[in-house]
Amino acid sequence: MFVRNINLQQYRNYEQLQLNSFGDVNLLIGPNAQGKTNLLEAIFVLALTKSHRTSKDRELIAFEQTSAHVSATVEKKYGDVLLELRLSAQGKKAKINGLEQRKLSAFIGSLNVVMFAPEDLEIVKGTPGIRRRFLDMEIGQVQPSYLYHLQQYQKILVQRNNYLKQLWGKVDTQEGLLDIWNEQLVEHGVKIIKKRKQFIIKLQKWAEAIHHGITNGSEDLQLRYVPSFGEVTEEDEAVLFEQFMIKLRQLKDQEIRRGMTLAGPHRDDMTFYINGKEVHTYGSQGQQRTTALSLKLAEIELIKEEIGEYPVLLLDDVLSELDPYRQTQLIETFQSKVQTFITATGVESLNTDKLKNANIFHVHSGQVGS
Ligand SMILES: Nc1ncnc2c1ncn2[C@@H]1O[C@H](COP(=O)(O)OP(=O)(O)OP(=O)(O)O)[C@@H](O)[C@H]1O
Repeated sequence: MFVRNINLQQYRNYEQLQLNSFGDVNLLIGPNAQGKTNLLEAIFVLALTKSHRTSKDRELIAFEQTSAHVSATVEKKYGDVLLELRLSAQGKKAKINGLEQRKLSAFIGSLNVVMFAPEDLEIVKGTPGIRRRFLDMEIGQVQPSYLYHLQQYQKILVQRNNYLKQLWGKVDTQEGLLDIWNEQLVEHGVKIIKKRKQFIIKLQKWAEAIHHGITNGSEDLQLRYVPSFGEVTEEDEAVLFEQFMIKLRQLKDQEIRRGMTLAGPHRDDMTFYINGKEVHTYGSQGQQRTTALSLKLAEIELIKEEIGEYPVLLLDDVLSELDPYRQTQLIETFQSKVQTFITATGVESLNTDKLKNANIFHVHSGQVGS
């Protein structure tokens, strides 16, 4: 996959930007707060219709403006596609080759990206919610049906929680209604759990091999899915359905008391182990960083495996943070097969030998020059 050009209008600090000359490796260089990350973010938003930094779309629209527009031509295995996204207070409108998409899920996945940013360390160090967001974004990119089940699940979850709150202190005269919510929740929940489980197994395969390479074989990285209702050993949907239902029945009284759903994908987690020890708790800062890097590199390979094409790689402020060995390792991974966009405040901290064929763009106050 190759982003040929990009056009931004009223996006963050870009009033108007048209860039046409991207190459395989693109360095976006400039002082702090000039718009380097904003440009990477715009490519990310075009892929996922959401930012990696905020869930509030209005932050993406330039100050004092009411809408933003991002478009790009993406070269894919089967031809070029023109992707357009318009953001406004009324919502998002997405077009592929000029045709408006009724559902955003039909648009997501037209462009695939892997973003690696300093915040990604939080996937290893941070809260379960960050890991769930990571899983949702990554699985959603390669499997649009995942997003459908996730949306349905979240809608039902809100309604079920409201119902649980109403039940507090009352004798439940409508036992059957909670059962209906349970069935609907579990129906979509099972699909999510199954896809998460499969994704983590595939990601593990790549991450383990990559991590081995980065650490000269001294570290064995393992990823483990931690569903909220216990071990998922089965992928059979009927078995998972039953397992989830039993858990909800067991938790019923507690859920009514607390007015919330206490088991399901919204409480899942994922853990990382290096040589059998949990990285979150026992890993050094360096091991946590390397784990995050291995995950991201694994994602590149996983997307290639799933869709038959490499995604576009977005490296936000991370290359200069890596030691020379890891920088080389990362550059060698993408060089000559993955189109890459790299932001940095200067070229001094970069392995310029390895990047000598890169296209350089200078970013200053929402303007880009080569
Ligand atoms: N909605 C918006 N409208 C206009 N300007 C915005 C908006 N959101 C952010 N900005 C501006 O964008 C700039 C930050 O851009 P960006 O995050 O891309 O910086 P950067 O060049 O990547 O810097 P650093 O090297 O510090 O990461 C800030 O000046 C900020 O005020």
